[in-house]
Amino acid sequence: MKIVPVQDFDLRREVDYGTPEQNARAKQIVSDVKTEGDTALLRYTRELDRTELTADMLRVTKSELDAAYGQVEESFIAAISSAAENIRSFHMREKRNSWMDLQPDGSILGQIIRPLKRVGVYVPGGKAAYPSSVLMNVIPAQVAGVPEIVMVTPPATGGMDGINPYILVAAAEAGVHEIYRVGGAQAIAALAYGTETIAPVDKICGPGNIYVALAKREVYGAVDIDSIAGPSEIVVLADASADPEYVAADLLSQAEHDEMASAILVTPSHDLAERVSAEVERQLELLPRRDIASASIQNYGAIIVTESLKEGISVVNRLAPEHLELMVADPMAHVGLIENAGAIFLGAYSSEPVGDYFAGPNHIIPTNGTARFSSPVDVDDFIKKSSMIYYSKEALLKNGAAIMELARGEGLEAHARAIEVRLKREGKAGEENGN
Ligand SMILES: NC(=O)c1ccc[n+]([C@@H]2O[C@H](COP(=O)([O-])OP(=O)(O)OC[C@H]3O[C@@H](n4cnc5c(N)ncnc54)[C@H](O)[C@@H]3O)[C@@H](O)[C@H]2O)c1
Ligand SMILES: N[C@H](CO)Cc1c[nH]c[nH+]1
Ligand SMILES: [Zn+2]
Repeated sequence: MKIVPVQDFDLRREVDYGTPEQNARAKQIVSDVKTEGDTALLRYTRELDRTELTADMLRVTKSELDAAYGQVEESFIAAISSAAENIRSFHMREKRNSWMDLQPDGSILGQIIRPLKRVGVYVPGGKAAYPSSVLMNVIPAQVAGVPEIVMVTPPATGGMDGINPYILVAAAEAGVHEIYRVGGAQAIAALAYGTETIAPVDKICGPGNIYVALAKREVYGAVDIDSIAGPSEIVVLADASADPEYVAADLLSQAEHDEMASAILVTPSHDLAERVSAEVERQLELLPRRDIASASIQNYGAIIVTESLKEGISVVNRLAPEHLELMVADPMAHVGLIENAGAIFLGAYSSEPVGDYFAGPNHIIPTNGTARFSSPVDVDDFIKKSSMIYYSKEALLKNGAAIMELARGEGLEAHARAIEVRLKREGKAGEENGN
């Protein structure tokens, strides 16, 4: 793994959303599905997922869901239900309630919170299948009270007729019944614009590869999206107290996701840098997915050596990583200095996969520097808010003049008159206007 002094590392601030070719490809797929519906959806599924489907095969049937249980171990079902319990209890803490505030003049101001009606969740399934992403998408939506949750996942990853049984069991355990075997940019377009088979949704959530991320960006506006949660990232900020074997293992845990995943160590310790570099090479050899992991380490991996831990923290804040591990002697003393990171893992035992699968916080987290301005998926992603204003007569009489003043200041006479007509009726317009 390459070791670079901090001054030689490119810490640009711009967010890099794929190559021009990848952008053009995602745009084309989205546009074709928007205009051609199922025809384009099936064509791209054939071409990209090497799966020949007809429209009536797109939706996963109840008997396929039931049969998936026969293909997974009891221990997997037990593990997924424990994880679901932790994820649910974490997300219950995020739930908001509508509120109303009664003012002394009899007015009532408030906010009405409602769940979105129909949301689409993307579960990745290209290079690996992600049953854990089923839970991370679906549980917050359920906690928010979303009545229609529709799931899409590509058919490429082996198992039952091309749908991975672990994903199906996770979906069944989570209580999702509307599932389509489509993935990539074509699935995102189908959810956004609808096809003959798939009804459009209000919002699309979920992680995916660069094509999924770019397609979500493309359809944003027609529907809402959670964030750009693209290829995984990890930054480990470590001092000389860190264990190189742990650091290397955690870097590789994210590198194995994707050739475009990134794994970076930031450290002021030259000795740790050398030892982690050697350890990464050693552990890489033992990984079943070493082709993917070594491409990721080669292209997007680095060990950045800083002058001090303080400088390391400023590098982390520039990178704004999806996941940050603080492997320093006193992590709690440093956590308050981290301004930009999607999820922060503190200390030697908070290995990143603890968060990927089990602890409870969401693993769908902004990537590519976007943690600077966006957040992990949570219950707020699945609600909308309406402001509520009940103004009493007393309040309007008291504040009418000020409202008219502001309206006339903007040159909007009709706005002012909408107030004035009421004040006049109450015999207050002249007084309030000072006429
Ligand atoms: N940030 C997060 O929160 C988070 C969480 C989990 C996973 N991830 C990331 O999700 C990604 C999963 O990727 P994946 O590929 O395994 O599954 P995926 O489901 O995201 O993508 C597979 C689909 O990509 C499309 N595709 C593949 N090559 C293409 C090409 N050349 N042109 C157009 N479309 C193409 C195909 O339609 C295929 O179905 C990884 O990058 C992983 O790091 C991120
Ligand atoms: N690390 C991924 C988020 O970037 C989430 C995940 C799912 N399964 C394993 N890992
Ligand atoms: Zn992971």
